[in-house]
Amino acid sequence: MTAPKTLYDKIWDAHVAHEAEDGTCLLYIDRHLVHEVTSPQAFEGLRMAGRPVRAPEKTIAVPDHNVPTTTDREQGIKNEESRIQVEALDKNAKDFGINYYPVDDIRQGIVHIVGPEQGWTLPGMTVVCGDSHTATHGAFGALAHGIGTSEVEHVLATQTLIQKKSRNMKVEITGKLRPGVTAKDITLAVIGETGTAGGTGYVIEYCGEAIRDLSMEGRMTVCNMAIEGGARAGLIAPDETTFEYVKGRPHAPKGAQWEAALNWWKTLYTDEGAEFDKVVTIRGEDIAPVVTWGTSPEDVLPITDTVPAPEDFEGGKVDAARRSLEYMGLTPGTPLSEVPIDAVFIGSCTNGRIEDLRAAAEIVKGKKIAQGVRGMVVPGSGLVRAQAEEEGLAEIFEDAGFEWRMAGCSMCLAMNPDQLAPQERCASTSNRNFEGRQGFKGRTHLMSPAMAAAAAITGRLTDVREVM
Ligand SMILES: CC(C)[C@H](C(=O)O)[C@@H](O)C(=O)O
Ligand code: SF4
Repeated sequence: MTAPKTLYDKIWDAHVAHEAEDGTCLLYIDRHLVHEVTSPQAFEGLRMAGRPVRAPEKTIAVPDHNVPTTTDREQGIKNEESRIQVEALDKNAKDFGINYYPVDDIRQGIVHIVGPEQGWTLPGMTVVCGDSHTATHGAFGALAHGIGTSEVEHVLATQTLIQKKSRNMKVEITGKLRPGVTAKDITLAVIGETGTAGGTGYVIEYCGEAIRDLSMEGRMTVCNMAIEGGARAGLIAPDETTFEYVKGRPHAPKGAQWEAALNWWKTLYTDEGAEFDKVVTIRGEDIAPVVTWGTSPEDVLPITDTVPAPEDFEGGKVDAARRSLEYMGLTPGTPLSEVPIDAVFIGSCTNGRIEDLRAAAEIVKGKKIAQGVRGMVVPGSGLVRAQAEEEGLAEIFEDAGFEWRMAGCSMCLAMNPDQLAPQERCASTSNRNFEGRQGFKGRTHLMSPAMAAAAAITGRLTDVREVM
């Protein structure tokens, strides 16, 4: 009898092309996603060596970080560096014959939204991209993680990656979630519990009833932030929810190939008795709607709490908290729900999918953004945008006073014109609240789409249950 394996073990074993004595492996890569920021030097390396892309049919490129989200996608570009990156991707995609969604294609969007949407991301695959939030694709039961630019070149040239295996970690969310609690609250609560280094050296498998109950989009939100918890990747075993989502997508297998794929996908779960090196268990009913108060994703608290004091922490965290609070302009003891905001950003690869926009629109419907607050809704892809328009969500947002934008990374990070002004405070559905992340000296509070929508209406951080 073979030893019981985890889901991660199974996908890993299925992709090892060669194993060296010290355990270093050459892994076969099924999908290589590419964006404009981390790929120019990689393509340049190939060009200089006179090498082609080894598997152009498995390589998918889309510009997302630098592209303006106003309708003027050409003139609005932030600076020369941004323009060069986008133009380089255009040229490289053509020269090397890879799959490409240029900025004027309705399928363009954030790479981690486009991959699943187009059916490139499938269970059991290895998926890489020169981008840390590649973890998102783990929601399908794919081993998906970010790589550096030299690795991008290696994968382009060989369709393989040199890797050492990580350890297995299990994060179980048991039972049901309470009203107002979403996938974003789960993933933030997990990081609150484990810290941003808790997953270092591990691949996390998320499981438990609360995870099973999530839609594919919710599962993507959870896995998206595995990297913020320090993990190499996050995974969720595929099930009927996964298969139903994948079926019929443009690049999903069809006919007999679909049946064959399905047979394999159904074997992708952690065997009974398989051992994890680390286990974290959280009760779903203990998770509240949360917001971040500091400049690290682990600085997270239920919205019903107050701003903490540095003395509430231990060791090195005391100084970090002091610095965070100063940067964020927050006074300890202030109820979080009394912190006024200036801006709201709904979008990103964490929460820029159609269900996220539906959840936000549900709260916003028939109401107006608070005076003095500016709000922006940025769909994760052109197709999400079209769907939202068809469903009347765009109208709800616009009637409320939100700007309705084109697809891209937008204000998730300050690489394009969508930015915070210094000291501006933003309720954001993105995944990083680092200093200056959304603009020089800008202040970011991470939360779910429903919570961000609620904040837009009241003009302060708000418990979504107040407005539900
Ligand atoms: C620009 C890119 C390399 C970066 C990443 O790796 O994640 C970005 O997407 C981010 O979210 O910070
Ligand atoms: S949306 Fe944000 S987190 Fe996602 S890829 Fe773009 S910049 Fe990175």
